[in-house]
Parts: sequence; structure tokens; C-alpha cells
Amino acid sequence: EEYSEVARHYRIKETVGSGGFAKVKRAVHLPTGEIVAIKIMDKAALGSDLPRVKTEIEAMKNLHHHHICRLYQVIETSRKIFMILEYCSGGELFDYIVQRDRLSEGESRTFFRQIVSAVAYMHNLGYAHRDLKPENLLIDDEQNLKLIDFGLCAKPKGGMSDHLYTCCGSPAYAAPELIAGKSYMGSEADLWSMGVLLYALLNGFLPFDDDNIGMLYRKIKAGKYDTPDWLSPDSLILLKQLLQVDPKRRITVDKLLNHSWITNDIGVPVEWHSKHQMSVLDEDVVTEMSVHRKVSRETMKAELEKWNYDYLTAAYFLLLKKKTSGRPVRLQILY
Ligand SMILES: COc1cccc(Nc2ncc(-c3ccc(C(=O)NCC(=O)Nc4ccccc4)cc3)c(OCC3CCNCC3)n2)c1
Repeated sequence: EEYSEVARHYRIKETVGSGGFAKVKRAVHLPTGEIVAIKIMDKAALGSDLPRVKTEIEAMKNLHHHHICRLYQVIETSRKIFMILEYCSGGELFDYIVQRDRLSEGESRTFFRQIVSAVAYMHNLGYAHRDLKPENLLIDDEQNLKLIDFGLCAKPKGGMSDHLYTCCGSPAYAAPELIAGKSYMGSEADLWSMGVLLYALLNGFLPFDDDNIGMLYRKIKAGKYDTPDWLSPDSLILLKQLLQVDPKRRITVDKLLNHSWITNDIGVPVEWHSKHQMSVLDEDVVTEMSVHRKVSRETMKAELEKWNYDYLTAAYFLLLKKKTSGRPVRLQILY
């Protein structure tokens, strides 16, 4: 009975991953036929972390970006919370790198530009991610990266100014100031993690690694890492600017947007503004939905503009995704 509401609009398939409090399953959105990811959380198991899930859901309602995984719908029952999310058919960037040993500088640049775009967007909206790592970067069916936050690291509403104390994220990607237990700025810690990410893209292994957590922390605080001979001088310069132990000397994401390594052979700075227009509803999608629901366009527009993240919001976003992917903007008759 907990799944009855979800089962009305979705056919649930296999599990694609599970972490702490959540299990993620692949599913089909029946009215459009589109594939989605459903993150299932048990409220009892969440316990005192339940407010962080609510914070994350509110954050996702504000984060609309082509390189951030999209939230389509939220279903809450007495015991569970279901987040209907964008499905990325290419899986984790982590597996992509492992399969290829390491990426070329060109491919690393393509991916890193997308990460810079997503992080610049978040930082400019006052959010820090705090758990940037290849497991939280997924690849969609057009080889684009989508940033997710699987570990339930809620974002501070206070934005970048307030210093964060709760430790979060995975040690190998964590900034020195974060593991030193000092107060730290989320945005600065994110830039360090981006340095670890870029190093992993270019080398296929981590800059700081050790099975012993104490040794790992010592290596991170020392900030010394190997520089294999395949790294170009420009790559070494950028890595040095990101993996600065002193957060005040570390490069900021705004400086990254037109950094010479980032623009190298393209000459164009990274565009971080969102391509998603939330204020203007797509006319074709509104038409299909109003006809399908047998209501006037005005009524349908008024309903959609509430952004309830209910089955109407999901149908809207998934029809829009079909349209931008060149598939017919059609809702199937369910009954
Ligand atoms: C093809 O084989 C494969 C193989 C593997 C995966 C896939 N696809 C596939 N698509 C979609 C997902 C997904 C999307 C979003 C969220 C989420 O939790 N969003 C919340 C969120 O993003 N907040 C947020 C974002 C930015 C800022 C602030 C808050 C959770 C899961 C997925 O998960 C699988 C897990 C497995 C463990 N490592 C992480 C991914 N997997 C496909």
C-alpha cells in the first residue's frame, strides 16, 4: 500500500544504487514512457535526518540547471518519501574513468567545464555542494554530466557567508580545513574537491590516498601529490591553484570560468546561467496536457504555475524533456 500512489504513474524496475538512507530504482513514467530514477527513503530510518531531506527537496526546487540532476516529483506516504528524479543512462563518472584508466586532457576539459558550470551556478545562488566526487557526477544519454547529491548533505540556507561546522563529504575529496575541524567556507571546500576531481580525471587515481585515515589526513594537510609526466604544464598550474592548502589562496569558481586551461582550445568562457526557463511555460506541452486532461489552457497553466512537484509537474517536465530530445510531445492514455 506504500507504493500504491507511485505505482499509479510509474512502473518500478531494478535497483541502480543504494546508499545510507536511500535506495534508487530505475522506473518508467507511464504517461510519457520516459525513464526516471526513484529515490526511496524510509522516514523511520531517516530519523533526525528527515529535516535534511526536506531541506534538500526545497533546494532542488530552486536548482534548475542543465548540469544538475532534475527533480520531477515528490510523493510522501505515511512511511516513505519518494523523489522522482532525472535518470542518467550513462551511470557514474567514477565507472567511466575506471573503465578508461584515465581521460585525455581534451575529454577531461569537456567534463570539467560542465562541473564548473554546475558549481558556479550553485555558488552564485548561495549554495555549496560539499560532496563533489565522481560518484556524484552522472552521465546522461547525451554524454552530459549531471551533478547529484546522493549523500544527503543538506545545503545551508545561510548561503556562503556563514561558516559550516558539520563535517561532511568523503575524506579523499575533503579540503584540509574541513578535516582539520576548523570552521570552513563551503564554496572554498568545493573548489578543493574540484581539484581532486580534475586530478582523478587526468590521472585515473587520487592525489591523496591511504588506507589509514590518519595517514590520509596528513597527506591532505601537506597538500603534496604526484605529478605524472603525462600532465601538461597548464594542467599542473590549474591543479596547483585548486589544491591550495590555504583556502584563502585557493582559486574561486568565478576565476575558473575564463581560466586559460578551461578555455584553452575553445576560447569561450564557461556559461553558468541555466538554460531552463521556469517562468515561461512551453506552449506545446501546455496544449498536450490541457487536451489530455480535458481542461482549458488557462486552467492547466494556473495548475502548473503552482509548481506542486506532483504528477502534473512530473508530466510537464518529462514532456518538455521529450520535446527537447526530439521525441513526440504525447501523453499516453493510461486507463
Ligand atoms: C546505467 O547504469 C547506471 C548505473 C548507475 C546509475 C544510473 N543512473 C542513475 N540516474 C540517476 C540517479 C540519481 C539521481 C539523483 C539522485 C539524488 O539523490 N538527487 C538529489 C540531488 O541531486 N540533490 C542535490 C543535487 C545538487 C545540489 C543539491 C542537491 C539520486 C540518484 C542514479 O543514482 C544511482 C546512485 C548510485 C550511488 N552513487 C550515486 C548514484 N543513477 C545508471
